[in-house]
Amino acid sequence: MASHSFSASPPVAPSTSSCPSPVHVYVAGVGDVGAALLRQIDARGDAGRDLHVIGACTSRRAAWGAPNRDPEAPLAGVDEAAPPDWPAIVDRLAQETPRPLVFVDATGSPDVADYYEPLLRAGVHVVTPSKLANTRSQAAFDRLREAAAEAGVQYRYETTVGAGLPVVQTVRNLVATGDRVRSIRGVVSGTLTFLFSALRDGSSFSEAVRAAVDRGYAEPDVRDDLSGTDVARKFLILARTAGYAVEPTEVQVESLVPDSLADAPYEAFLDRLSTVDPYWRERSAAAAAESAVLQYVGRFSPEGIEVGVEPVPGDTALGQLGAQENLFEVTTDRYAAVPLVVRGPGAGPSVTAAGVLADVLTAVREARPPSPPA
Ligand SMILES: NC(=O)C1=CN([C@@H]2O[C@H](COP(=O)(O)OP(=O)(O)OC[C@H]3O[C@@H](n4cnc5c(N)ncnc54)[C@H](OP(=O)(O)O)[C@@H]3O)[C@@H](O)[C@H]2O)C=CC1
Ligand SMILES: N[C@@H](CC=O)C(=O)O
Repeated sequence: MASHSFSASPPVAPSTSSCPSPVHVYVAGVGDVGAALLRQIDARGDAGRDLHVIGACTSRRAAWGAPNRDPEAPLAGVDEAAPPDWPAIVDRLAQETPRPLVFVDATGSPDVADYYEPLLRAGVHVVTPSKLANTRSQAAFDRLREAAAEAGVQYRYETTVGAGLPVVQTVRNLVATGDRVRSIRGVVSGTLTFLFSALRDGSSFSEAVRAAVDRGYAEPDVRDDLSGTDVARKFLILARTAGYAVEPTEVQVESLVPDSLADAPYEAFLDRLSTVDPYWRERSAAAAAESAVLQYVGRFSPEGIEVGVEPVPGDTALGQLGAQENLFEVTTDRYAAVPLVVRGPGAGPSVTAAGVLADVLTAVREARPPSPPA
């Protein structure tokens, strides 16, 4: 038998080396995901020299220049630290910054999402984990994709669904190769899977919500997770990526936010959430008595999108999800008898940042020349 020797050297990180000049990257939002992204770019070491972070901001500080290498304080001590002046930032990126340039939006802010189209039209790649720009009207979604195609740049949003899991690209590949998505079923909120799993383990609803926030699984406002909005947005993005035209108003959503707290200020909302602890303890116990577990399940078919809480049998794949796991089952013309399944952790700063970084590298590798005018 031939013998093989294995090298102990670390794997070489894929680089954008086909590209002669360094890739400039602007990171908007240095919260859970943005900070993890900066750490991962830094950790690429020599392989990472092809990525040059030229600026970053939070809602209170904006800075040009390479961020501080201290991962805990990436914006500390850099020049021009001041709240972001978005029109000025976008002008500078659109008109003065050398290409290739990737704008990463890790803010979750609707104001920042408004700038994707002008940035794309100015020849800037846009990579985003934020679902906001993709879940406005169908026409707005189409415009972003057209802007990217016309400018010959990439608009990549893999991490809007399933964080670092390959879900959006899988759906894109199915469509690009002539398959037709017939339906998608899934548990697609890391926060809600974690929440129901914690309830089964004896936590109260309100404690589990705080733990999901502390672990960085939740949206910047956790009510977006609890209201089902985050799951509805993910299904809207998947349906649109699969080629279906769907408006947000067409999605049927069940909310876990008590009506009495819907309009409460954020901290008051978190403080008073314990009022629903008994309700969720009983609902979880009732499911367990039927050998089932609660999951927040979404379903897409050409007839529509519905998302809500369901008791699912505990001995099924959906019933066995725990921690911050997601599971997507995609049924297509080719995957008809048995669906294509993607499963794994679907939330959290490090897996999300890794997906964003992969999108940055792919954006530059796959950039195409602009399409000729019609
Ligand atoms: N966490 C996760 O597991 C996942 C998150 N995502 C998405 O990633 C995005 C970021 O999430 P996450 O990192 O958890 O959120 P955080 O709340 O931890 O961070 C948000 C960051 O954006 C900054 N910010 C907010 N508004 C603005 C603005 N108008 N201009 C500049 N900066 C702004 C905040 O600054 P400040 O602190 O000053 O307010 C903060 O630095 C969201 O869109 C989320 O949906 C996607 C997949 C998974
Ligand atoms: N808040 C989301 C994060 C990813 O989109 C979740 O919990 O799944």
